[in-house]
Amino acid sequence: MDIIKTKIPDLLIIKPKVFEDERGYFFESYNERVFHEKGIDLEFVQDNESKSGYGVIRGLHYQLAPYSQTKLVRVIEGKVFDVAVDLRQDSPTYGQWSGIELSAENKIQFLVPKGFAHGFSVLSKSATFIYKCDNLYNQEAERGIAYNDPSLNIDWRIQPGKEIISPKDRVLPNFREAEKNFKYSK
Ligand SMILES: Cc1cn([C@H]2C[C@H](O)[C@@H](COP(=O)(O)OP(=O)(O)O[C@H]3O[C@H](C)C(=O)[C@H](O)[C@H]3O)O2)c(=O)[nH]c1=O
Repeated sequence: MDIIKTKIPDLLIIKPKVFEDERGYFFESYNERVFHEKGIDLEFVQDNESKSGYGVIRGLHYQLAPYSQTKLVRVIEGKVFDVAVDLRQDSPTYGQWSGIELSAENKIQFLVPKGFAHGFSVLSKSATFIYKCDNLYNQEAERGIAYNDPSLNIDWRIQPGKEIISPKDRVLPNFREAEKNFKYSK
């Protein structure tokens, strides 16, 4: 497993070791000991899965402390553009975002720590997105930031007019309006 740092501290790209043979492929999508050996100690308590069609943008979402979640995300069908926004007010990259293409083909994972807003756009005809969380879902603690916040200026790589956004996500506040929420448990 290779870990690649991004410009944002603690936001990591993980490339698993894939074993291919005439039958197909095998890889460990998560191994507690291997993560520990790389200095990453997490206790995942919930796995999620969502499937979406082309143009869907889910996010940007986060949960308030003490319910904030670290997410280990990946794609098992199709391709997405995955984005994490740094909400950690003591971070040198506060307010910055980083994005990466995750696909069933590249098998890349994104480790999105507590203190980040997270979202993704679906670039393929459909995409199945799965992820591990180290804190349980807490609806009352759910918050979000507008996917199209001009201060973030995220290019979701979707043909203009083809974006599919949930009613809940359509009314999310911009980063500056949401700022008062940004407390996270380390
Ligand atoms: C997240 C979640 C949702 N739900 C229920 C609540 C709704 O009735 C339904 C759909 O939820 P929602 O529209 O919030 O799903 P997404 O838009 O995919 O939300 C996710 O979007 C971005 C990408 C994230 O990073 C978060 O994990 C999560 O917020 O599932 C649950 O029962 N448990 C859960 O953990």
